[in-house]
Amino acid sequence: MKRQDYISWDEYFMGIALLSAMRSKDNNSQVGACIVSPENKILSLGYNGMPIGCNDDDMPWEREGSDLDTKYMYVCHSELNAILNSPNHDLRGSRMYVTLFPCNECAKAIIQSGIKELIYLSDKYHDTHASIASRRMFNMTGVKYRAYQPTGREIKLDV
Ligand SMILES: Nc1ccn([C@H]2C[C@H](O)[C@@H](COP(=O)(O)O)O2)c(=O)n1
Ligand SMILES: [Zn+2]
Repeated sequence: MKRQDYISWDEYFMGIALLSAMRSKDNNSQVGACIVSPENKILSLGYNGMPIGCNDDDMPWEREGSDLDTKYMYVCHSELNAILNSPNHDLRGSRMYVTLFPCNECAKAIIQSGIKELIYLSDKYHDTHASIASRRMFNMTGVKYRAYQPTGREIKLDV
């Protein structure tokens, strides 16, 4: 008889998104994204970080202050990184696992790249204009979105 307690596709891909998030240097929100084909093959991964060539140690990571001195002007979101990290893949019909619900800018990139389903973990910015605009665009364009249903399973990396 086959093993019964194997992890589901959702656990697998959200787990990989969470692991990707651990690469982030952001001290407040570490976000990871994993794009998957309809055949459950991983097409791309991303996490929030500074653009290639911008030295993490020289960039601001602050949330507040004058615009130019905050991370918001510079950091590339995990969803956009995942999309851009996969220039040779056709993302049409794929789904994205992301550890934080996308902002409006990432929502535009998700829609334009043809991703059809979004599975998210945290929705901590649910009431912000960015999230409201994302939902508005997803609803209009038929991009499905659903919250990840935690299984309570603990997955430990002890290496
Ligand atoms: N869906 C999202 C939303 C945000 N991010 C990034 C951008 C920042 O690095 C961080 C948010 O920082 P906070 O305002 O929570 O201090 O997360 C992303 O990658 N994807
Ligand atoms: Zn974003």
